[in-house]
Amino acid sequence: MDIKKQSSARGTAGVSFAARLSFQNISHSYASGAQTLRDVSLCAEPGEVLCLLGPSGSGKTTLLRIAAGIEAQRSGRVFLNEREIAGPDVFLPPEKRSIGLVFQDFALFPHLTILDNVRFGLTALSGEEAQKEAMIALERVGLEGYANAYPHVLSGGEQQRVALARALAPRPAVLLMDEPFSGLDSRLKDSVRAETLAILRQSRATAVVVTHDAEEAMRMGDRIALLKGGELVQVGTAEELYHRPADLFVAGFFSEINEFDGQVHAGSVETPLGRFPAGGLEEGADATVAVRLSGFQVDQERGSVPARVVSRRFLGVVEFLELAIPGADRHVRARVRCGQLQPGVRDIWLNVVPTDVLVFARQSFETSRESA
Ligand SMILES: Nc1ncnc2c1ncn2[C@@H]1O[C@H](COP(=O)(O)OP(=O)(O)OP(=O)(O)O)[C@@H](O)[C@H]1O
Repeated sequence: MDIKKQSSARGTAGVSFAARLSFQNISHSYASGAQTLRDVSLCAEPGEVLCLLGPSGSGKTTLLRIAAGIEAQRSGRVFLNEREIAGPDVFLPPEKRSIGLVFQDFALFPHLTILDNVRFGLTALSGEEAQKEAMIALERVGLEGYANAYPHVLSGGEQQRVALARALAPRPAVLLMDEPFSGLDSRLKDSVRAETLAILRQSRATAVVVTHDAEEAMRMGDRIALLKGGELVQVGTAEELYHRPADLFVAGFFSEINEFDGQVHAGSVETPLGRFPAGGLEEGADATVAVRLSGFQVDQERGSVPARVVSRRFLGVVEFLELAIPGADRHVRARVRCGQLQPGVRDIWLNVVPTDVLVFARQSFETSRESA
C-alpha cells in the first residue's frame, strides 16, 4: 500500500505551482502477476485537489508511483502540462519531475532536526538559500518554532505537517499524497486534514490524494476518481458521485444501502418497499434497487410500508434499526433520527424518500461483490 521511502522533488525550487497532471490510457502489471491498472485516463487540473478513492488493491498507490516515476507503466503516457514525463519513448527520473510526495508514515529522519528534514529535498540550492526556503515552508505549516527540535518531540499531526513542509519546500508542480492521514488517530485526523487542505489551497499546488475512505475523499477532494480492480469507474465532484453514481458499486461506496433485485415492468421495479421508476432501463431488464439507510421516514401511526422492529441500536444523533418487512427475505436496515420512535415499539410504518432510491441494471455476482 505505502511507499516506504519518501523521495522529494529535488532541485525544483522556482518551478511554478499548479500544473496539470494527466494520465493517458495507463495500463500496468507488476512482474509477478495480474494486471494492476487497465486503460486509466485521468487528469488533475491545475490547483485542484483530486482524490483517488477505491478499495484495497484497486491500484491507487500504483497510479501514484507511476506519476512519481518510481514505477513504469506498461503502456500509456503521463503528462505534466504539455510535457510528456513518461511514455513509450520517455521516462523522466523522479528527481526531474517536479513532483512532491507525502506518505502515510511521514518518513522523517529521526536523527535530523526538523529544519534539516525540510531542507533534505533542497539539494540544488546553496546552504543559505536552502535554509531560507525550508524556514518559509515550516512557517507555512506553522512549525517554525520547532526548527531546531527533533521529530520525536512532535505529535503525529505535527510530524505530518513537517512531511508536508518537506514536500512543499522545493515548490513542486504537483503534490502526491498516499493515505497521508491514516497514521493519525481519528480525533487528530479531522484537524490535520483541515489544516493540510488550507495549506494546499494557500500554496495553490495541484494535489492528488489517495484514500480508501469515501468521507475523507468528500471532505478533501475538489473531484474524486473512483477506482475498482484497476479500472476507473467514475470521476466527478462528491455531489455527482453521491447523487448520480454510475453503478451499484459507486452507490455502495458512498453510502450504506439495502439492495433488492427485481425486473422492470411498465417502467418500474417492484420491491417489498414499493414500486420505483426504472429510469432508462428496458422493459424486462434485471434490475437492482438500492435504498440508502438514511432514506426512511418512520411513524408509529401511518405510512406506506408496514415494518416490525427486530433490533434497535442507539448511535447518538441517529439510531440504527433492523426491520422485518413483508415480502423481504432479509432484514431492511435503516438509520433514523433518535426520538422519532417510542422505546419498546414493535410495529411501525415506513415511508421511503424517493431521492434515496437508486435503480441500476443488475450486475453479475462477481462484479458487484468486488466492492466488498
Ligand atoms: N510491488 C508489488 N509487486 C507485486 N504486486 C504488487 C506490488 N505492489 C502492489 N501490488 C499489487 O497490485 C495491486 C494494486 O496495489 P496498489 O497498492 O496499487 O493498490 P491500492 O489501491 O493502493 O491498495 P491499498 O489501499 O491497499 O494501498 C494489488 O493487488 C497489490 O497486491
